[in-house]
Amino acid sequence: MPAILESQNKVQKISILGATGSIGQSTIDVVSRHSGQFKVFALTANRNLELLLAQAKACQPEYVVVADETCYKQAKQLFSQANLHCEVLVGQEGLIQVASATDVDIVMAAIVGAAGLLPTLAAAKSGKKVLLANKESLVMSGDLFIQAANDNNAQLLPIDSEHNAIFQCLPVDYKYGDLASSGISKILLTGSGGPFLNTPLTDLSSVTPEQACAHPNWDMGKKISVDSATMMNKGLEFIEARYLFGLKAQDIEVVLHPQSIIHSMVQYVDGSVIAQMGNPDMRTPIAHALAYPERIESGVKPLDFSTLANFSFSQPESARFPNLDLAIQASKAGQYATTVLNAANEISVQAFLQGQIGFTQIAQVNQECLQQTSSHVLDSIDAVIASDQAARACTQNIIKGFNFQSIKDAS
Ligand SMILES: NC(=O)C1=CN([C@@H]2O[C@H](COP(=O)(O)OP(=O)(O)OC[C@H]3O[C@@H](n4cnc5c(N)ncnc54)[C@H](OP(=O)(O)O)[C@@H]3O)[C@@H](O)[C@H]2O)C=CC1
Ligand SMILES: CC(=O)[C@@H](O)[C@H](O)COP(=O)(O)O
Ligand SMILES: [Mn+2]
Repeated sequence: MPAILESQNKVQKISILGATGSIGQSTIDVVSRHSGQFKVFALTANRNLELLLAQAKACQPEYVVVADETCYKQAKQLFSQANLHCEVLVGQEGLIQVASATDVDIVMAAIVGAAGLLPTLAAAKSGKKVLLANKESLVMSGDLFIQAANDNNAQLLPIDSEHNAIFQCLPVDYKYGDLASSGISKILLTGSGGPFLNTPLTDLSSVTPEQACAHPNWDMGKKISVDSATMMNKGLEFIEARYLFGLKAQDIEVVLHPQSIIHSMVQYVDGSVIAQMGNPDMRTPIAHALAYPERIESGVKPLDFSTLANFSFSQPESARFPNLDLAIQASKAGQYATTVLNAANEISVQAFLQGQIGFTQIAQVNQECLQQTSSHVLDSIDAVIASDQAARACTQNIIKGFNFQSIKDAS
């Protein structure tokens, strides 16, 4: 058999980082539909050992990774009781090991937040096919990350639905950062506006975490759900798109599309607009990236145009979504600002979910942290991590100064 066909037929081994999360579970679903094509090498969780055990029973990985020594002891016991013989690894070292192991072909990077940076980068540095869901790693380390992927011939495929859509709408010979040669005039980044698109502005300060996490179209983890509600998610995606496709800030327009059927569009100079559409189900971009450049079945219901409601489009209001403007400003300011904003936002979203601050204070805290940070150069991953840590400490201090309880009591 010619070598090229042999390599196409080889079963590809995949490490799923963040397997117990929303993207991780959807990935396992798609991979399980194609067991002749993909084999799970490793599954990782933070602390959800019960789900990890169930997934390991179904996928029979060679490795699992858990948060720390306590989880390690519990996992060892659970796995041996279940007669599962996979090796249990721990923490960042374990994550990096399964992301860069020689046997691994594909890494699904689906840990949430900055915790995903080093394992995702390790996959890129090891020249893997990297399926990138963890947008925060690009937001923090954009140029360094893209450079590492290029230097090591890693194949970076976007999982974020908008970026996967843009990737599908770009010409196959698109040259990084060169819109003009492909006759592209603009990238239209769509966003739903989240659960509070039509909520009176005066009610936003008292919305609850439960309401903020109830996304109208997508079933996602809590952090990204809150980000969708503040539109910080679209801000992070604006930054992610710039690094993934080499775009200038003015190349991107954010368009509200509350139905989440169009996942983003590319506008060409001749007036054509190419859109990627589908039901809002992450198994589509996951299947697309897993099999790229081929197509495989994903389990997603086909779009039924006879039942689709109207499509609508509008511009996001700054007063409703201050986090979106903050992220665009940070993107223009540079890598230090996007790293600081990402860290501040992780802390402020967590504080909101824990009832320490109100919904509208998320953006206030983020803005305050950016204002307290002076411009600095991030020319190494160590510098990125130091900047992330400093911004987290700064944000914690800002939150201590807020008195949310008195605001709640007064209302
Ligand atoms: N959900 C979606 O539809 C989309 C998600 N994304 C991006 O994908 C990523 C994952 O999102 P989502 O699946 O929704 O998130 P979830 O919160 O559902 O899942 C997060 C996963 O990461 C693990 N995890 C959390 N903290 C750590 C840590 N400190 N170290 C190691 N592992 C950790 C969790 O483990 P445990 O379960 O044990 O806590 C879980 O497996 C995010 O970056 C998000 O922005 C992008 C587009 C769409
Ligand atoms: C599924 C996905 O990619 C999410 O990032 C989604 O985009 C969230 O919806 P919003 O458009 O409301 O941010
Ligand atoms: Mn998205």
